[in-house]
Amino acid sequence: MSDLLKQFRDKIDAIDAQLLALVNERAKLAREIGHLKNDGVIYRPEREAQIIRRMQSENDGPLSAEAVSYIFRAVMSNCRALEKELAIAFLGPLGTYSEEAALKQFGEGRQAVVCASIDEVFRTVEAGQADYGIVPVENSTEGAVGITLDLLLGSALQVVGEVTLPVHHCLLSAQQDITQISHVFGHAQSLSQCHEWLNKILPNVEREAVISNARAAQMIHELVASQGTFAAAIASKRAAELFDLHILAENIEDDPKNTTRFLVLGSHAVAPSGQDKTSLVMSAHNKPGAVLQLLEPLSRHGVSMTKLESRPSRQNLWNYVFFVDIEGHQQAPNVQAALAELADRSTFLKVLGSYPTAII
Ligand SMILES: O=C(O)C(=O)C[C@]1(C(=O)O)C=C[C@@H](O)C=C1
Repeated sequence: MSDLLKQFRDKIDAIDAQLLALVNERAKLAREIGHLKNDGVIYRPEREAQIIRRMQSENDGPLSAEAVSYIFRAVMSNCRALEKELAIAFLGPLGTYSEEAALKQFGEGRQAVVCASIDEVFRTVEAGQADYGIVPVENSTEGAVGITLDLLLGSALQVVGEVTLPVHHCLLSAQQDITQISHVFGHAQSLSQCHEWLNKILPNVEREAVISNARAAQMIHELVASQGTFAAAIASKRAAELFDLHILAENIEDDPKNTTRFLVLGSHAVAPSGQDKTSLVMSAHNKPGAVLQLLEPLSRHGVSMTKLESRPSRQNLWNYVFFVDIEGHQQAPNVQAALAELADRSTFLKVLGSYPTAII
């Protein structure tokens, strides 16, 4: 070993010893904080968001903002687990993008509660069988996830966070040769996010929608074990590892910026973090111009709208509800004033929750 290499490694060893002592000191403090939380609410998304934002803004590199976020999330996840190991429900099987979103938000220091459907994620958290749930709500290519919006309307759960996840699809198979593929399984949204690629590379291959991408990968794994298969799945790299499949192609999504937004569901309100969003659902009177008039207080109170999505109300034919995301926390005076006026003008208004805006 060269002298210089040894010198650098000795320095790294000394730094690691300091890091270890410091993270353990931090962990002890977090454990003490846990004892002070009389209300039993261990997870404080606003505080975690503040810490990551501060670390990112103080970061001089060479680590990227994303790396800093990853490291501090891992530290906090493990500190939090000393206070309580949270149970997090998400759409399974393991290897779904929902699981990736759960890992991004909560780190490894959590217990996974794998659910068979988005509906089950809601029910599991509502029944107290999980502390929090993660559900997809919209995709940059495919738009809203209708089932999530419909379930939010009727649920008493609150939105306590959002996670944005760049979604990069792979083509996975037990076969090594892409020309042998005769069938492709994937979630309906993923099949359509990759349809141009599929039209070009696998034009004559049959496509079949299944409940999730990870389920598609699991099916290939099961088919291989029972009878062998020339089928492939559209799923994540993580699913390839979990189900022991070859990656035949990467980044096959038609839009390289393809991103899915997930909501974190819980049963407690979240305090302001300084950079927050509020999600609401409401309905307007069924007359011309009603929606425009309904939303007017937002601009008057300087509240920006980041999303407006309409869904059939399911109560009366051609009646719609509107899902609206606005910037700011519901405790902020301008948001409070705007919400009070919206409540007066709408036939129905429900605040789904205020939460820290997603961090990369
Ligand atoms: O500040 C707290 O409330 C803590 O419990 C500490 C801590 C952390 O590790 O920094 C851990 C969990 C919470 O979600 C927020 C922050």
